[in-house]
Amino acid sequence: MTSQQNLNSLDGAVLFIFGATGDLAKRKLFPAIYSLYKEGKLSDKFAVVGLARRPKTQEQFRNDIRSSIQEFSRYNEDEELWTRFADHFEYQSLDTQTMDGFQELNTLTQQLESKFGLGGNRLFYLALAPELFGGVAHNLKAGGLLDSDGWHRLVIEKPFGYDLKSAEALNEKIREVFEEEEIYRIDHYLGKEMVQNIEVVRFANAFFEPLWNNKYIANIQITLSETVGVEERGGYYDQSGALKDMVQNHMLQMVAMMAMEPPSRLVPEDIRDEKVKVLRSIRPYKTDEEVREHVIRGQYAEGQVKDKTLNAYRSENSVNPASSTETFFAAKLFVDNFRWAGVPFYVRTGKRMPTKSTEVVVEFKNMPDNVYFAKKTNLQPNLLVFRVNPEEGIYIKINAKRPGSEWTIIPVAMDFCQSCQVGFNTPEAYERLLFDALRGDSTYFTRWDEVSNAWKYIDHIAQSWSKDASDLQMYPAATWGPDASHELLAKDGFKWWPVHGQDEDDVVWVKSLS
Ligand SMILES: NC(=O)C1=CN([C@@H]2O[C@H](COP(=O)(O)OP(=O)(O)OC[C@H]3O[C@@H](n4cnc5c(N)ncnc54)[C@H](OP(=O)(O)O)[C@@H]3O)[C@@H](O)[C@H]2O)C=CC1
Ligand SMILES: O=C1O[C@H](COP(=O)(O)O)[C@@H](O)[C@H](O)[C@H]1O
Repeated sequence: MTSQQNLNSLDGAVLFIFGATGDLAKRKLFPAIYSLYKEGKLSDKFAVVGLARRPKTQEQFRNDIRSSIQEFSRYNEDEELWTRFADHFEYQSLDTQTMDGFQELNTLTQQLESKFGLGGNRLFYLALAPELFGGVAHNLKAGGLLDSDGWHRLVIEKPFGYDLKSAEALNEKIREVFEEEEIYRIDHYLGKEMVQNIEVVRFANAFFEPLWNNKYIANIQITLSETVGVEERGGYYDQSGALKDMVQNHMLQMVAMMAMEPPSRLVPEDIRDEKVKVLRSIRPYKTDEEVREHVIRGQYAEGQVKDKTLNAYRSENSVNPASSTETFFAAKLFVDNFRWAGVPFYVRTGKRMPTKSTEVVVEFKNMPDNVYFAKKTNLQPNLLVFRVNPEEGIYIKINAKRPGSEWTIIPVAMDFCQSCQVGFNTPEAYERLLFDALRGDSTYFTRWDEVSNAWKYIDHIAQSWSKDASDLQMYPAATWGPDASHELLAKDGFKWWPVHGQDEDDVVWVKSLS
């Protein structure tokens, strides 16, 4: 049975969470499973097996899950629901590096399948360090876990390798066991409501799609700013940096969603085909000079928020005190195809910025300046803004006459604030993606050719950076990164548009689209 045959139906399955004692399982996966159960999307036909090395009794494991739900779920606790829910969970201590335990796991799985009336569908979620992925895949096969009648799917977390070569090696190892259509590579940004909404807004609106090209669009800007530093993940982050942690995956996926052609059908492979064409068309930087001209890297130094002092990156736990790892990245990139020729895409992401925000801004070209309005007033460009995070919504900035004045033109905003209307309690990205994986919908997971093409773009930058770090620029924590990031746009006559919550623009909030 293929994954696709099961699209949209949940036939019941066993979920295996490898890394069940880890941070991701605690903060995201268990609350996501709970939400799906609470909303009736899972019914009672499921079982979850948590796996990690440390020993735990079933009671301890269930208590841990309960604490995770109490702390991180978007739903309040419900005693009666919890009791039924908890009955679906089992824990087994197992080291993925050895075969010991995998046959025992198979026996436990068969017992659970019989207890819950499940037909052999198995979803293996690897919330583990990537170097363990290949070994798990092989041990699952050797342990007989792939011999059941139903479907088998492997969900893997990022990072998928640390460059193209390592990603290829990892992919080959996994492909020895799983078919490409059985592999679900998570990019949690693709599970976000407003990222999924990009294609709907683009392709379902007559007043956007005809303008969606280099004739009308001046530039596209994607900002993904975080207020946090590296927290407890200094060891991982110091090896990775913003380029590999955020740009290789989330940022390039958002570029692909903005730039892709309309898919011929709304099916996973057609959508992914269009995204991969974009990733393949991103112009590589051919020389070190080109990298320096188009890419800015920064690292946060000590900074101040009100009366609180924020540590410099180099003073964070598990970070090399002489580290040249970038915590800020900004770049100008081009998608070299017919639609986008000449349109710069500016992307930036950073830790320890003043605001947590993800926004995608489409800046339209100015009206011809021989029009008499433009002669009298300084017209602002039209903007279409996708607010991805934390507020969700769409915002359009247009020019209009100031009421009561003769020829004063002011920017006005039409704001559709989705989170104001449906609240912030919309499904989390992990809920959507877990549900999609269970029903065999791979649309919002990354296919191997997307991952490999993304690495090609990243590798050029990483290789150039590895030769010489003298372009790394420090910025005080809680600021918008090095000045060079502003100059990158200023050279082209543009500026970063403020994100929501940054200095309020001179926009008049005249109308809500709701
Ligand atoms: N945390 C996050 O917010 C995010 C995480 N990710 C990715 O998710 C994955 C997991 O991250 P995270 O939860 O933070 O990591 P943690 O370090 O918190 O957890 C790792 C888990 O792996 C288990 N583990 C380690 N070695 C073995 C082994 N040999 N056999 C069995 N289990 C093992 C650990 O349990 P034990 O020690 O008991 O064996 C633990 O449960 C990583 O790939 C990470 O990059 C991606 C995006 C966000
Ligand atoms: O994948 C990652 O994403 C988070 C940011 O995700 P968000 O949903 O909170 O915007 C980032 O903090 C982390 O470093 C990175 O690994």
